[in-house]
Amino acid sequence: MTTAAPRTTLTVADESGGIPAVRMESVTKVYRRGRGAPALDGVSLTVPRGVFLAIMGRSGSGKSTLLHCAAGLDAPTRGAVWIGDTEVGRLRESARTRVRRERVGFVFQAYNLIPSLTVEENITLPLRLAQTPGDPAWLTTVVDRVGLGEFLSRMPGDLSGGQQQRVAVARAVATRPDVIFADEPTGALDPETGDRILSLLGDLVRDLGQTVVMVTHDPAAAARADNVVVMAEGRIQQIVHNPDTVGLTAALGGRTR
Ligand SMILES: Nc1ncnc2c1ncn2[C@@H]1O[C@H](COP(=O)(O)OP(=O)(O)OP(=O)(O)O)[C@@H](O)[C@H]1O
Repeated sequence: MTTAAPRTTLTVADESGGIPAVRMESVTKVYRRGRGAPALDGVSLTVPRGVFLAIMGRSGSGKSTLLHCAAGLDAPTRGAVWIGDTEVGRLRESARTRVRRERVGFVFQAYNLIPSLTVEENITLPLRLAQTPGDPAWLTTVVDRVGLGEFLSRMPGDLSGGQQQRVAVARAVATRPDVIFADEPTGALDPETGDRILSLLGDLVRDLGQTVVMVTHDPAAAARADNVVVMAEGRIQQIVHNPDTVGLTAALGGRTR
């Protein structure tokens, strides 16, 4: 495990030399002008394609705000965000919605599946919203990889939590997005089931070239990532490469929440 000196900029080496999956440039977010410190304070972050990045930090350190700004769910007060080659802040709301639908995947702690749709309909929902048939070969690969082949006609309510989260992961990658944002994806699962979800996210990155940015409080979950950004008071406090659980717990001063 190696750590870099405190700074607000993370640029993970991009061996492909291509356009990063996500780029944030000096992003500041102030929720209530003139009252209190900014939730994000001049954060610059470049996430190349094919990287599994975790974001940790105590409660209130700015993790969710970073995720929301990076995903185009929330607009920064200052600074710029690119998803692939598109600067999202320059888009009108309708175009920004389209970028989110087609080029960003989301996985949440609470799965957020639609109970009245089958597993297959849930997985392909982003394609229907984007009014595109998608790539059938890619969908077959994804369904196979998450191990859901036999569940496609089932309803989410008939599945275990781990199975539902696998559906959510498949839905997040259905459009072959530039980046998948995962917010505490194992928070509602027992450790063993959570571990399988983390393995799945790792496989998507290593075998299928996807990019994952995951917020977590769990050092063991973050240790599955290639790099960990540790947030404190709206800034990147530390960057940990090749993380391990013990080192991450120490980096957080023994407090992970
Ligand atoms: N919608 C909002 N309106 C006002 N302040 C907000 C809002 N969302 C977050 N904040 C504030 O911004 C700061 C960062 O919050 P954020 O939710 O990004 O932290 P976090 O690290 O994700 O916390 P947690 O681990 O508890 O989810 C906090 O001080 C929080 O109170």
